[in-house]
Amino acid sequence: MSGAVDARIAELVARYGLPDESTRPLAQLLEALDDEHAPTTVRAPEEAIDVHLADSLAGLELPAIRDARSIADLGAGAGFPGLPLAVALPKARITLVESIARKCAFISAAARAAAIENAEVVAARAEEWADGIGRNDVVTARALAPLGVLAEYAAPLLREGGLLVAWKGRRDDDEERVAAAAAAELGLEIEEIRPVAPYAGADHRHLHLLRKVAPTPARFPRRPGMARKRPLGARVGGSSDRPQR
Ligand SMILES: C[S@@+](CC[C@H](N)C(=O)[O-])C[C@H]1O[C@@H](n2cnc3c(N)ncnc32)[C@H](O)[C@@H]1O
Repeated sequence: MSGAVDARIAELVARYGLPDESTRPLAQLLEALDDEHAPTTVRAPEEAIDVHLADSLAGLELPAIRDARSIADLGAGAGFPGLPLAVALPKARITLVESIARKCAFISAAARAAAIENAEVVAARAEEWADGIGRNDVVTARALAPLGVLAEYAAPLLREGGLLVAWKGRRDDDEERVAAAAAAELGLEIEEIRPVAPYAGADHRHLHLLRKVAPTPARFPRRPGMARKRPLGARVGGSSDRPQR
């Protein structure tokens, strides 16, 4: 790991007031990503430190994430934002839900390499994870789906009072309008759309916070794939949820 990357990890540890012991597992996550088989296009530590680690740790700006005891990260891919949050929040249990088995194997191996003990991987679609229903304080998702679809994945999995936190890019009126309509059907309410600046150049990053304010109707989750095929809230707007670079 280069000195610049080490310095950047130290900056993040200081910025979020993490214990010194979190430095090593964060570096080990970057080492795990620096492999041609890692299921992400951003592998070089000099880039991944921002695009994956800093962006994931932006969630720590939210008291609801800092205080959560159970977090489900849907569509975790190579493990983001779930694995860095597991390092930062040792008292929380993080479940990374990912539908592709090869990616689940990568997440498990990366968690082992970084000696992360409070994360588990569920190889399933979010809509099929029956054990997670009503059990999570927070659901996170980055680069998974339009906001309305995320709301439908997350609502059944949240406890009442729980929070969906969606990492999104530039704001999109259509997407937000559809999401608001979907949320109303699901027992969710849009609480806040918070601009964040996890690293220089991440100019349009927003965290969308949707609170579960009422029980989700029993007809959810719908069959796998339906949330995308027949989205709630009528028209689906554009999605600007890609990790920023
Ligand atoms: C673009 S990747 C984003 C990965 C990661 N969250 C990130 O930001 O780096 C989206 C991931 O979601 C997974 N996925 C798609 N639909 C899913 C679903 N319904 N349930 C669980 N995982 C899903 C895909 O296999 C893929 O790994």
